[in-house]
Amino acid sequence: MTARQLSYEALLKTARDGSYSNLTLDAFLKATPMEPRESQFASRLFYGVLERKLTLDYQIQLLTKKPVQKLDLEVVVSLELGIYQLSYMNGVPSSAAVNESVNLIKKSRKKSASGFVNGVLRNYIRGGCRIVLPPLNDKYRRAEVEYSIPAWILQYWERDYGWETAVGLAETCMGRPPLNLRVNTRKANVSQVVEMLKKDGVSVEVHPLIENCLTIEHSGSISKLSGFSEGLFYVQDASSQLCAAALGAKEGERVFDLCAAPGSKSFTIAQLMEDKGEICSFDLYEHRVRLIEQGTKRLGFSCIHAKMGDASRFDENLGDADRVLCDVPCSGLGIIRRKPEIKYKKQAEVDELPAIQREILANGARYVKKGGVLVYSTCSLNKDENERVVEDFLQNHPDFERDELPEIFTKVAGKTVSYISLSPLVGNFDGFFLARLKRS
Ligand SMILES: C[S@@+](CC[C@H](N)C(=O)[O-])C[C@H]1O[C@@H](n2cnc3c(N)ncnc32)[C@H](O)[C@@H]1O
Repeated sequence: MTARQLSYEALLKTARDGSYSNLTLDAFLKATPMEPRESQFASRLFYGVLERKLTLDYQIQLLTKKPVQKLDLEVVVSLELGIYQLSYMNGVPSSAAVNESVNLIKKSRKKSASGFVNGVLRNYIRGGCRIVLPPLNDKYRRAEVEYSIPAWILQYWERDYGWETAVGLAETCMGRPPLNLRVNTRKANVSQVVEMLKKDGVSVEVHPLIENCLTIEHSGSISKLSGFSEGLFYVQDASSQLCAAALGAKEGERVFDLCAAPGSKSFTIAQLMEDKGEICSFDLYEHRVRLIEQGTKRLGFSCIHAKMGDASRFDENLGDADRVLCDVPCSGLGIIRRKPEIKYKKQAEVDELPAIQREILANGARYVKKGGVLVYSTCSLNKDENERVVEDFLQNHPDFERDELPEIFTKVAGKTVSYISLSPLVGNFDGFFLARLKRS
């Protein structure tokens, strides 16, 4: 399979199955032996097309009579790949961009459309391969095409943070984000892991604020790096590491992580507790509970107990906990740069989330001991899923109050806070919301 075929097949799969882009691409790369240069090219094409889908489809629309939504998926993806290479990849000759897209369609069940694909791409070249944007008088439609992000997301961000920030956030959704690892201090220290990664040819930096957090540059499969299978580190973005720190769990305590899979926050909490005490890590889905178990085994923690459980329903058999984390299911609007497909979710799907988020927070609160801590978090920058959920909760639960986040947050926010929105615009964090509450 060539790099272009790989990105074409992976894009078709992501569109058809609604599967996560990172997992889909990783599975294709693992199954296809390729030179590193080729896999980098495949990955650039795959993410580039996914990130710029609305921009690319607008160009296609200007060149075809039929609405893009009515064209066959294979035709759309081969055109998107062609236009992306012609407009955004300087080193690719125009003839290669066109011919390879035509070849992709010739090998598909839509081979009769190869003349059409050839014609559209040749017309695009004749037009100078210019990315055309809608007129300035419609700022939402223009920004939607310019940043390839649906207008409703821009409108939510504008409502919550203002237009300038909304556009700034849209810009951060493009390009590959930093990749963070967490050193498993139960098995290794930072310098050992740094040395090991450098020997594997990975460029690595120690995070300026967060202990045991590394930032690496690596486009291959992480699971193939030395030290991974021995559990010396795991992938966890910096915001997620801060979320674990927000709970402030101590040795010997009892912690509930109610929406825990695949488990990275439980793993970091376990380290912060020196693997002493008890972490009950729940998830609604059995196959996801397995992921927590696999990670726990690889990393060698004994204090984590993974179980199936519904965070929105009270289970009196569980008893209570010193600290409860509700890392609720959310829209993911803060991590579009990691998973570009998130921005093509339906608005109605996102609007349904606050109801379940409220239920989980209210139920999670019931497990918190008097004087105990409750942390609510999302990887979204949509106040309907964040501040408004927590404020409503506090109004209905007079026995809970805001509680100061640990000291590291004072460094991040520049002042003491009990809520924080982390953003790619400040400190290059993934978009994340955290609130720390205390039962009085
Ligand atoms: C944001 S993810 C959690 C990420 C995780 N805390 C971590 O750091 O790896 C949300 C998780 O909630 C789970 N989930 C969704 N609804 C749930 C429910 N009602 N009860 C428990 N888990 C739920 C999903 O399966 C998903 O694994």
